[in-house]
Amino acid sequence: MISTKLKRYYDPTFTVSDDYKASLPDLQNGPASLIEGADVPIQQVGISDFKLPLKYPRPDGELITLETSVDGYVGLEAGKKGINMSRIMRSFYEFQDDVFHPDKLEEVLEKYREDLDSQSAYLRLSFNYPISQESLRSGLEGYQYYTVAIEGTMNTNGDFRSFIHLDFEYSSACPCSYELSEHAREKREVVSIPHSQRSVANLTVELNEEIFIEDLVQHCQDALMTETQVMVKREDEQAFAEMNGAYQKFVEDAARLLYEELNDEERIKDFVIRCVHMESLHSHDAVSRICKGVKNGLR
Ligand SMILES: Nc1nc2c(ncn2[C@@H]2O[C@H](COP(=O)(O)OP(=O)(O)OP(=O)(O)O)[C@@H](O)[C@H]2O)c(=O)[nH]1
Repeated sequence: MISTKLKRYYDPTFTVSDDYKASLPDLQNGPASLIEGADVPIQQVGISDFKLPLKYPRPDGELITLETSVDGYVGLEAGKKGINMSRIMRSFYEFQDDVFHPDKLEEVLEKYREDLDSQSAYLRLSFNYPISQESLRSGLEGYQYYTVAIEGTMNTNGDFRSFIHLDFEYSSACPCSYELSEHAREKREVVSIPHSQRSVANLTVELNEEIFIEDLVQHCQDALMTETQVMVKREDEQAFAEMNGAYQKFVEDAARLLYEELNDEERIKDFVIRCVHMESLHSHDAVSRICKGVKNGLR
C-alpha cells in the first residue's frame, strides 16, 4: 500500500542542490559489510559496448570518423563494494575529440586508474574500418570494411600493453581438391570443379610501436594474396580464378604464410592468428591457430 503522502508526479522544475546531492545514497562506495559473496578482488568491472563517433588517423594524414563501440573496465580491490560506474564513460568522454590510435589508450587508462581509484584498467575500441580496394583488372574501386579493435591494458604496476585485432577475409582454394579435379580430367575426361571457400584470419597483434591498420591489411594481402573482392566484373572474376589457382592453400598454409609475413615486422612484438576456412566441402570448418609466442607475450 503506497502512503497517501507520496505524490505521483514528475516535477520538471526540481533542481539538485549540493546538500541534496550529498544526501543521495551512495551504495557503491558503502562499507565492505555490504559486499555480497566472497570479499575478493575483481579483475575487470566496467561498461561494455557504449558507442560514440571517434576519429582515427589515415596514413595520408587525413582523419576518419567512425562509430565505435567501447569496452572500459578497471580492477576492483577486495574490501570495496563497487566502482563509480558512470566514470568509465564520463572519463572516456573527456577524450572524445582526440584522435585515437593504440598508444593513445595509455592516456585513457591512466585516467581510469586515477578517476576510479583503481590499480589496473582495460580498454577496447571496436569499429569497422573502410579501406578503398581496387578491382583486379577492371580499374573499379569499392570499400572493403575490416572488423578492427584496438585494445590497451594497464596492470597494477602501470605497465601498458597495446594490441590490434583485425579480421581479414580471403578465399582459400583447396590444393588437394585441385589435384583430384585434374586427375578426373586427365584420367577420365570428367569435368570437375575444385572447392574453395570464404575464409577469415582473426589476427591479434601486440605492438612494439604504432602501425597503421592499412599496413596490417597489406601484410595480410601480401601473405595470402586472395582477399575477397568488392567490385567484380567478368575480367575481375577471371583474374580472381587465376589468383586462386596460383595461391591455393590449406588452413595450415594460411597460418604459416601469415606467420612468415608478420614475423618480419619489427613494429609487432607478438601475434596470435586464427584461420577459419568455412568449408564448402564439409558442413564444418577447418581451423588453425598459430602464435609467435615471445616471452611474456601472447599465447
Ligand atoms: N557499481 C555499480 N554501479 C551500477 C551498477 N549498475 C548500475 N549502476 C549505477 O551507476 C550509477 C552511477 O554511478 P556513479 O559513477 O557512482 O555515480 P555518482 O556517484 O553520481 O558519480 P560520481 O560523482 O562520479 O561519484 C549509480 O547510480 C549506480 O547505481 C553496477 O552493477 N555496479
